[in-house]
Amino acid sequence: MATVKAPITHVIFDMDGLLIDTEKFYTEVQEIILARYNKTFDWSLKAKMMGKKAIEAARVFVEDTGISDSLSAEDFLVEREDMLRTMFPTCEVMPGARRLIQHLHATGVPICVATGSHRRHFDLKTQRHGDLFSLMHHVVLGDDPEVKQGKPSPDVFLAAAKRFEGGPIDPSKILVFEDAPSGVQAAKNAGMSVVMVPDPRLDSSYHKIADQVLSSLLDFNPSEWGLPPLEKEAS
Ligand SMILES: O=P(O)(O)OC[C@H](O)CO
Ligand SMILES: [Mg+2]
Repeated sequence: MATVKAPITHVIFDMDGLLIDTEKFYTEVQEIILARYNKTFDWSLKAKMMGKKAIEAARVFVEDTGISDSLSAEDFLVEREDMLRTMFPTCEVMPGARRLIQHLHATGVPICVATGSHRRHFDLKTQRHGDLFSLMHHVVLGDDPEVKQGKPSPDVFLAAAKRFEGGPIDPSKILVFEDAPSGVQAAKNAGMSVVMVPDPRLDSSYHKIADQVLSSLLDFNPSEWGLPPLEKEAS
């Protein structure tokens, strides 16, 4: 029998870019705003922003691009909001997310979401996916009072570990799924194992600290982590 990487009992999912394809909307809006300043948005900046709380990502955006004298982080958030508000409800579930969530739920593995997104955005993004998110034991949002700092701080994952039945759960028994460098770092800072499912455009130097890197959730093999195996015929 193959060795188990870590004996996992609980699973925490990131949301944006991992369960739902919302990261492309942030990218699009940021490209539009930067074009006004004759600047281009690239993946090295994207890598620093993704996964963070809105205001923390906004500060990185205006400072790194050198536009902070013309546009404050707060005004940037106001400006992008009109576009995001119409985009978020159209988002799709990422490949393999539905199968994995349904499998873990059906086999009794406690699952939850830990996201940098605040409540208003969470509601817009999950509008059409209530069936899936209702399978989560709980959801911890970026504007939760217990989340003092966004990822890469471990706050959101530690709050998520506390809220499982019988919590706090030992971090070494928790597997986190993440797409963002800040999120992978946050999970490691919380003492958890982490599977990274990065966008292929993200520099591979960000893969190093993840325990496993997959190109899609479809490639995840629960048995490697001591979790109930997938049915072969499941799709
Ligand atoms: O990737 P998440 O779910 O932590 O979301 C964080 C931001 O809202 C988007 O990068
Ligand atoms: Mg994410």
